[in-house]
Amino acid sequence: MTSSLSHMKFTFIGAGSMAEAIIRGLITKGGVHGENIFVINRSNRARLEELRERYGIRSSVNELEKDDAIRTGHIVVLAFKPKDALEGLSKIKHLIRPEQLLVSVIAGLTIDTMQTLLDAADYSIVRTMPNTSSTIGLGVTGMSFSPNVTPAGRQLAVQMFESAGIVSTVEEPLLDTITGVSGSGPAYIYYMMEAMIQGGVQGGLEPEEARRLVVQTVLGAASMVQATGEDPADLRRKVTSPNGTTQAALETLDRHGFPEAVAKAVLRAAERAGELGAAISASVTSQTK
Ligand SMILES: NC(=O)C1=CN([C@@H]2O[C@H](COP(=O)(O)OP(=O)(O)OC[C@H]3O[C@@H](n4cnc5c(N)ncnc54)[C@H](O)[C@@H]3O)[C@@H](O)[C@H]2O)C=CC1
Ligand SMILES: O=C(O)[C@@H]1CCC=N1
Repeated sequence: MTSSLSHMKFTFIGAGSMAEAIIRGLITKGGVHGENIFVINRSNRARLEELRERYGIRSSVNELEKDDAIRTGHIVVLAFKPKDALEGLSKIKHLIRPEQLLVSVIAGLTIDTMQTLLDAADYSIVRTMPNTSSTIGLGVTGMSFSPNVTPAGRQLAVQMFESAGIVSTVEEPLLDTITGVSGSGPAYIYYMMEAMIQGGVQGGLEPEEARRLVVQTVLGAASMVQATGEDPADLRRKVTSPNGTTQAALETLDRHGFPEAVAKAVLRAAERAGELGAAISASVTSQTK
């Protein structure tokens, strides 16, 4: 499976945390050699140097070499922020070819808008929504394809992100929901962890000890759901003794609207992904008028 990935040349445009998470997966699990990964960043040479030292990737600040890497990469990964999409795609449209696989991790940016920005509908575009847990191989990536991505292209894209965790292939509109669930999701869990640590410290624990207990509690809870296959609701009930401590805690969470707040947060993130996409689409429309 990994042999085909290992024969590919990758060009990353944007050298942020998401690019690094994917690169690490490709190298540690995907069998890809750092020599086959070229990374471009708009600024910040130190960041490129850091990635080069860490993963043995290639990079350059020379414009001709960067253009050549975009032209010759089998898989070109768009890993910049939504606000940079208009400029970023306009700059590469004369360099890329329909045979290349274009993989975007940009939140909200639709396949349709990418095709408009590239002035062609025949590019093979993979729109993805990964998350930062890809850094340690425990990522979740939502994925959709433009109609002309070949079965081989689809397989490569799935392999690419499976080297960093699990992949869920969906119809494109659902990618915004996946953004709300798993793209932004790690932040909700970290927020919960921060609050649990704070509670422990308020109750007298040393911060380091509170952190250690919370990390293991979250790890254990997620692993229990995975290992037993039971519903989170059933596992929750097993912790909750009638009139016990957990019931008292959950009642407090309910009084503060916890379940509704979390579900609303997921949907608001999904809605925000749509807004980010719409803003790019609107700026494209106003530019082409
Ligand atoms: N951070 C996260 O948890 C996730 C982020 N994403 C998406 O990943 C994308 C990147 O996010 P991060 O890595 O967090 O951002 P980041 O800000 O850490 O990195 C983006 C990098 O791209 C560079 N850049 C911008 N325009 C460029 C251009 N035209 N050419 C070359 N380099 C350019 C910037 O200088 C910056 O170093 C975003 O679109 C975001 O929506 C997707 C899933 C999860
Ligand atoms: O906050 C964001 O916009 C990005 C997309 C999903 C996670 N981080």
